[in-house]
Amino acid sequence: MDFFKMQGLGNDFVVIDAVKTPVTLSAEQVRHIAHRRYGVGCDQLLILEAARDEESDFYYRVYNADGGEVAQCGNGARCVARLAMDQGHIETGPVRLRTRTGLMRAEPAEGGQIRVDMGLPRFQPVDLPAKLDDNPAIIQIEDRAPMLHLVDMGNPHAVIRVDSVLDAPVDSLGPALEHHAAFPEGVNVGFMVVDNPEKVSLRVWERGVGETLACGSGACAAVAAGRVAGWLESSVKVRLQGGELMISFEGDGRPLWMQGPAEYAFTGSIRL
Ligand SMILES: N[C@@H](CCC[C@H](N)C(=O)O)C(=O)O
Repeated sequence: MDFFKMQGLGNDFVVIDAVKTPVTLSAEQVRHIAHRRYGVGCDQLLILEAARDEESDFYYRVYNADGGEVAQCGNGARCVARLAMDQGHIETGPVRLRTRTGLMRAEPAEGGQIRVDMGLPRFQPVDLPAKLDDNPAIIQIEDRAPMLHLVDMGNPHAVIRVDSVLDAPVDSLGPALEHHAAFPEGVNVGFMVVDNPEKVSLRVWERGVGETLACGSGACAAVAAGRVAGWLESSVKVRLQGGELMISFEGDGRPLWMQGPAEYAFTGSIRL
C-alpha cells in the first residue's frame, strides 16, 4: 500500500490517498503501520476518500496510533487538504472535508500555509460526551483537583490552565483523565499557559496516542475555552512544542479558524 508521510508541527501522519481505490484497514493493521519500530510510525493514520454527499469534496477518516477510529484531526485536515490539491483531485481550495462529526473547509493561506474553518466549538458536557454536570468541572484525581474546561471540536477536549507548561503534569494527569469514567469515549487533555491575551503555550496529551508535539484541535479547544473564560482576544498565537498555530475565534456564532503548516516528510509503500 502506498502512503505519504506528512506532518503539521511535528504531529505526524501516514496519509493514504483512497479517493480512487477504497482502502479498508483493521485496527491491528493501523497499529502496525503506526508503530515507530515495527511500522512506519505516526500519531495518526489518515485516509482521504471520495465524497459521500454533495456538500463535501472528500470524506476524511482519522485513526489514532492505538487503532481506534476517531472523528477529528485538525493538523491532519491541513495535510489531507494539501494532498488533495497536489494529487489533482481538486483545484486550489476550498477543500470541503466531511468527517464523522462535521464538515471542515480548508484553503491555501499566505506563506504556503493552510487555513481551516473548524466549525463551531461546543461546550455542553454531553457534547463530548462527559458525565459531568458543569463546565468548567473539577475532578478529584488522587491529591489533585484540576479544573477542566470542556470543549467539543468534533472530538473531545479537556483544557486545564496551568502556570508552566514545562512543569505541567502531562504524563500523570493526561492518561488519568483520558481513561477516567467521566469520559466514556476518552478525552484529549490540554495544559495551557496564558502568556498574554493573544498568546498561549500548550502541551497536549492525545487520546489514543500520548503526548504529541502539536494537536490542532487541541489548540482550537484551548483558545475556545480561553475565549469563553474571558482570558483571550479573538486572534491567538498558540505555541506548541512543534511550532505555532494561529487560531481565530470571534464567537457570536462565527466559526473558529486554524492556520498553520502542512508538510511532506517522505513517500513510501508498506506490505500489510
Ligand atoms: N492530532 C489531532 C487530533 C487527533 C485525534 C485525537 N487524538 C482524538 O482522539 O480525538 C489534531 O491535530 O487535532
